[in-house]
Amino acid sequence: MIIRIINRSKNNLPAYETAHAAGMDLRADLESAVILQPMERKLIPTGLHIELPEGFEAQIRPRSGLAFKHGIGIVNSPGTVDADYRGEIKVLLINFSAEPFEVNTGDRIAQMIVARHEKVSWEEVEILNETSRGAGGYGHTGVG
Ligand SMILES: O=c1ccn([C@H]2C[C@H](O)[C@@H](COP(=O)(O)OP(=O)(O)OP(=O)(O)O)O2)c(=O)[nH]1
Ligand SMILES: [Mg+2]
Repeated sequence: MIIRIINRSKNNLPAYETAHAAGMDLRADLESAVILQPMERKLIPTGLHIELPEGFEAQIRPRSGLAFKHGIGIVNSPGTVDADYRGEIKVLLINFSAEPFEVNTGDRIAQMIVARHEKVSWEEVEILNETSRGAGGYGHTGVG
């Protein structure tokens, strides 16, 4: 599918890095380098604005390599970009490591997955259908 995008950054448009990648990497769009101290979080701009079709969302997810090598996560992961959002896409990075982490413009800081979603309406009732699980949850089936 084709999605309309405004790119106010100096980076190329997000792209799939391999043939069947689910996500496109998002790059930081910064005037100068940003340092994330241990346990610090910062909103990192991308310079991108998109026009998703109704019924679609974009999920902003962490990159595994940054998480593994540098302890970098996303506070609100997975972030949700609504189809009616026209503002700049930003990424709320957090440094879970014990070392400062530097983000430079052009760095690939997250990945974006465009996904279809349902839109539901409610049918309010008094009783729900029975299942063998019933109300069991939160480890009901054991943890081992
Ligand atoms: O990682 C993210 C998550 C969200 N957004 C933008 C797009 C999204 O449509 C909007 C609102 O996000 P969300 O609904 O998660 O936040 P909220 O706290 O509920 O804000 P709002 O009251 O504006 O819906 O912020 C981003 O740019 N990056
Ligand atoms: Mg919201």
